[in-house]
Amino acid sequence: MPAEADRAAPHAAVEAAKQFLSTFKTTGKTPGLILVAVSGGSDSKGLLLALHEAIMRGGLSAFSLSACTIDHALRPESADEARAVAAFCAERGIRHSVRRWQGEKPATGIQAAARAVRYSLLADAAQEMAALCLVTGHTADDQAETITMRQGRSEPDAPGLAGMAAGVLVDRRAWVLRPFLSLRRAEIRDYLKARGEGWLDDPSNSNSSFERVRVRHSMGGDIRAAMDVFVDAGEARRRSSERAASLLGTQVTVFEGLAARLDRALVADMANPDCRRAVLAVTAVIGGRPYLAGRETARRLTAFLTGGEGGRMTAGRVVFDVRRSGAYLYREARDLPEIVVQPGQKEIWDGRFLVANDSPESIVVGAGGETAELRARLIAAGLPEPVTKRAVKSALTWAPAQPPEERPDAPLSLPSTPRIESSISLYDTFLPCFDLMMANSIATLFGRDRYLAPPVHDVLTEKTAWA
Ligand SMILES: Nc1ncnc2c1ncn2[C@@H]1O[C@H](COP(=O)(O)OP(=O)(O)OP(=O)(O)O)[C@@H](O)[C@H]1O
Repeated sequence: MPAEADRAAPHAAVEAAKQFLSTFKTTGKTPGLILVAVSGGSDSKGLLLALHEAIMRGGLSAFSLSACTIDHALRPESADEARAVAAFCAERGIRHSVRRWQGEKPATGIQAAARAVRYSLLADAAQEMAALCLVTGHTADDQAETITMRQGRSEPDAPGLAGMAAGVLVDRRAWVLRPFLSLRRAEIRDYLKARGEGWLDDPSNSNSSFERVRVRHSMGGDIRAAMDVFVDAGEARRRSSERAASLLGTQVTVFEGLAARLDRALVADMANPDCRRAVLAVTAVIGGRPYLAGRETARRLTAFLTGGEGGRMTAGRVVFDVRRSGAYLYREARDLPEIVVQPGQKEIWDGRFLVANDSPESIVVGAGGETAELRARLIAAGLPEPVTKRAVKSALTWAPAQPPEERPDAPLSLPSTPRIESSISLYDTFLPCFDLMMANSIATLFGRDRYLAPPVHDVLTEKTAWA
C-alpha cells in the first residue's frame, strides 16, 4: 500500500486534469457531465482517477463524471476486463456503462473497424447522456508515435504532421477531447502507482505486427524530436485552416452540392498550400471522398490548374473544367452507385448526399436526376451551360423500390419525397479541431449547418504544454 502522504500528494496527472477542467465554457453552477472512455489500460484509468480527484478536491461540483467501456468482444477476457473497470468505478461512486460490439466482425481490417465502432458507440453514449464531451486517455507518447508514423509518409507542409488533435468532433455530435496529450505515459503510471492502483495491459501493445508497436520500440522512449515537429505543425495547421476558410468563403461558389466554381485567383495560386488545401477540400466533397487527394494527385492538379491552358482533367472522381470565368468542378459520371433506403433509414449515396427516407416504403436511389428544371436552375445561378449539361449527369434521383403495379397489397400512398442534403464525408465522421474553421466554410457552401462548437475555450488554439 502506498503511504498516506503519497496518496494525497499533488501529481502532474491531477494538475493536467485541473487545467483541462478550467478550459470549459461552462461556468458557475451550470451542470456538465464528462464521459470518460475507459478501456482499463493505464492511460484511461489514470485519466478517470485524475479527473475524479481534481473535481473532488477542487470543489468543482458543477462537473460530474460517467465512464464507458467498449467491449469489442474480440478476446474472451474482454467482458471480465469491462467488469473490472465497473468495479473500479463503483468503489468511487462513478457511474459506468458497458457497450458491446454486437454482430458480425469483418475478416480483415479489424483494428480500423473496431476503432470506427468504438467511436460510434462512445458518441451514442455521450449523446444519450447529453454529456458535454467525451475524453480519452491519449498521451504524449501516442502523439509522438502518430507523428513519427506520419512523418514517414508526408511532405514537410503536409497537414498530417500536426499529429493527433486535442479535440475531434465525431459524427457531428460528440466532441472527443484528449486532456493528457501533453503528459508522458510514464507519469500516468507513476500516478496510478502512487495511488496504489494497477491497470490492464492490452496484449496488442506488444504485438510487433502493428506499425505503432514497431515505431514505439524504435523510438526507445525518446519523443523529443517528434514533439518538436508537432509544436510547429499543429499551430501551422490551425492558421492554414483559418486562411483556407477565408478563401473558401470568398472565392468558391457551390451549385446545389453538384458543382463548384473556383475563382481564377484561387486557381492561379494553387502552389500556395492554403489555396491547395481549400481546393482539395472542395474536390473531396464534390467527389464524395472522406479524405483529401494524395500528394501525386495534388501535384498533377496543381500543374494542370496553374498551367493556364484551359480544358478538362479528371482527378479523385472529379472533373475540372477550366474556363475564362474560373475552374468548374463536378463529379464524373462514372461508377455512380444504386442503393436502397429502407423506411425510416438514412443512407449516404455516392459519398455526396444524405438521403433520409421518412416514408413507409423502401426507395431506390441512384443517378439520373437530370431534369430540365434542374438545368434551368443551375444555369440561372451562373453555371455555364456546357458545364451544367455534364454536371447534371451525376445528379441524384429516387423511385419506389417496388413499382406500384408490382405490389397490389401495398398501401395506396406513394413514398413521400426523401429529405436530401449534402454529405461532407471529409468532416462529418471525424473533424479535428484545427480544421473546424475550414469545415464550417465548407458546410456553409454546401448548405449544411455549422459544426457543433467545442465545449472548451482553448482547444482551437492547440496550445500545448509541451516545449
Ligand atoms: N475498449 C475501450 N473502451 C473505452 N475506451 C477505450 C477503449 N479502447 C480505447 N479507449 C479510449 O481510447 C484511448 C486510446 O486508446 P488506444 O490508443 O488503444 O486507441 P486508438 O485506437 O489508438 O485511438 P485512436 O484511434 O483515436 O488513436 C484510451 O485511452 C481510451 O480512453
